Amino acid sequence: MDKLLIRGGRPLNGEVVISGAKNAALPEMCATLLTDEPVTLVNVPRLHDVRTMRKLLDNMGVKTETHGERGGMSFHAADPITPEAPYELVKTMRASVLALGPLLARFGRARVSLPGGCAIGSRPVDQHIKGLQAMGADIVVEHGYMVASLPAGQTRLKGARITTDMVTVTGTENFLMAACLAEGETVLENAAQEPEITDLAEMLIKMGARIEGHGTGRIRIQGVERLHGCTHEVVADRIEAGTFLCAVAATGGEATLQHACAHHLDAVVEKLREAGVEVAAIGGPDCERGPKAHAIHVRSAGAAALKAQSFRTIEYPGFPTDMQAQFMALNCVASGASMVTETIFENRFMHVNELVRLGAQIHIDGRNAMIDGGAQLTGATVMATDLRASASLVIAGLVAEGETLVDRIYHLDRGYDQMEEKLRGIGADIERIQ
Ligand SMILES: CC(=O)N[C@H]1[C@@H](OP(=O)(O)OP(=O)(O)OC[C@H]2O[C@@H](n3ccc(=O)[nH]c3=O)[C@H](O)[C@@H]2O)O[C@H](CO)[C@@H](O)[C@@H]1O
Ligand SMILES: C=C(OP(=O)(O)O)C(=O)O
Repeated sequence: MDKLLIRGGRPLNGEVVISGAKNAALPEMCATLLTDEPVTLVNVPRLHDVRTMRKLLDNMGVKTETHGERGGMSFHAADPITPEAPYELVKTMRASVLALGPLLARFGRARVSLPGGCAIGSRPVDQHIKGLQAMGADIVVEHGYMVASLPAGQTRLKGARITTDMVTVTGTENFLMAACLAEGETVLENAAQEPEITDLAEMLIKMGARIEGHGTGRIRIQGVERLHGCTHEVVADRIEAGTFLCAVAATGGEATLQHACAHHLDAVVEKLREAGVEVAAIGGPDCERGPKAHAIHVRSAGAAALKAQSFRTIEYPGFPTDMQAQFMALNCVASGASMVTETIFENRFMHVNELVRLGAQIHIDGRNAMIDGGAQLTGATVMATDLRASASLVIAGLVAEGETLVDRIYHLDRGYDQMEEKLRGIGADIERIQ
């Protein structure tokens, strides 16, 4: 099993190219199921979840192909397609639930395994099921599978008003994709507003979908009879960018993150600035001109010069839960006390015990973690427990004196595109070992 060996204590300086977002690429790969015409995605990140999703689509009969330097991947979901997502391919990846909406919308039936258990919380899919039922689907859960079909004589889902009990990112994406081919209007109330949802909606519009209000809490979709192919560029990964911002902030140094959009990270950037990190957006306040036109410049005098920041995770545009662990690593070494509150997932403090093994001072009380900053971290062997927990251990290892060995980095490989190469490129002493 691969591990990362880090020799800490070096500042990070230079340039990093941020990849396409995992959480946009995965739903967009599923959206290719909505048409029998070829679809091309560019800027697809090279990571394990993308390979798993590709296998899942291949297994259904979609013809997939990679091409070009810039993460080009094409998909052709021509008939016959088997509308099924088996457990073996679904167990490691939550996003496989995103096959349900498109399969049901195009083929009128689907059999999708419930996603496997995950370290950060129970993560039920009740809202996905309830919303698709409101659109007229019959869905039963049997033998670990969601088995969905349309009532006899019905060939399309029906538009509906869907109000979810909580804001759900993949739930919103499933309804959005399903509604594109449904009969009539669908209104999604309490919709998620993440940039990845906006990016998916923009792709669907290129495919002929009629969508309004994406990026707000109410999305309206007028269903159409068929969608066509398109070429779409995956939006930059704001969580990868945020992870590098925290790494440079903690170690000290100066870096430019190419293809990153500061606006998508407003809540994190604000906290970094309050901590004393210099962060500047290059290329304008929005991403209208495409990822190439954007970059983020970061400069930090190192953790000792920074002030730890309290924050609460919340839905976009609030502070992302996917940045909680990485910012906590920074708070451990910055000066002063801070409190981190996790409101999205009930079990997303798994990194705490491992950070403590490196010398961090953290106390958990329910959904709050109290951190005494200014810790002098020292290297140790630590175990990654989930994707962002792994990233927080890498950041801590980059600061710690001596050697840190991060075990079980298959979690990291799920969602980061060549993280250690990118870190090495800006001066980190980090290597992958068996
Ligand atoms: C592939 C992808 O895009 N993953 C992201 C997505 O996950 P994901 O879409 O799975 O997360 P959700 O937004 O759905 O989850 C938010 C909360 O709602 C709960 N819930 C959700 C659906 C449901 O049917 N029932 C239910 O109870 C969840 O357990 C959680 O407590 O958004 C999360 C929150 O920003 C991010 O951490 C993940 O990186
Ligand atoms: C929790 C995450 O991903 P997933 O929903 O794919 O598990 C994440 O990206 O931090």
